[in-house]
Amino acid sequence: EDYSLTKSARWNKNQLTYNIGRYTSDLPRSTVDSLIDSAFSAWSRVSSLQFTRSHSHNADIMMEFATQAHGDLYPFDGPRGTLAHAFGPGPGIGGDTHFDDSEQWTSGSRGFNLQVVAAHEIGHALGLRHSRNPDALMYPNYRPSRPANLLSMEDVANINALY
Ligand SMILES: CNC(=O)[C@@H](NC(=O)[C@H](CC(C)C)CN(O)C=O)C(C)(C)C
Ligand SMILES: [Zn+2]
Repeated sequence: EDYSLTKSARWNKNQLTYNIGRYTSDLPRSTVDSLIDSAFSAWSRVSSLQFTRSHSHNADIMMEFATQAHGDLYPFDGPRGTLAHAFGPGPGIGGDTHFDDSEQWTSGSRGFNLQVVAAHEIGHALGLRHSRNPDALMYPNYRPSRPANLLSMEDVANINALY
């Protein structure tokens, strides 16, 4: 889902910071860090956007793993079902991204691949909505067999139409 809470469909800057709060126990922290860094790189590679990791609590995009009710209006639903959600650009919770830790997060093809899901959520955190094209990263259904290059031409066009 993309709970864009703010009118502004985009950030008013191209340099964004992100931080990672609570981790999952499914993967080593260093693996989570590198998968999320790779997800950000997929977007910075094809746009003018730049992302830097910050360890402060007021990073633009705060990412964390959570289960069930976790402090926002959108409690998670246990295994499968919704895998994650992100808030559209804006202050405070704007841009924040939550992963359902009832899922089995992986760096491979079993369970749900964290890099693929993170890249989709980052799309929302940047202001993108869903695509009806099944080949697009912003398609609403998880697709395990995504190629190495996560973004489709449509995703690239959409992010460059926005920034
Ligand atoms: C396996 N389960 C699914 O495919 C579910 N889809 C998701 O959890 C979306 C994230 C995927 C695309 C990474 C939710 N979303 O849009 C977040 O921004 C359902 C289609 C069941 C809702
Ligand atoms: Zn989505």
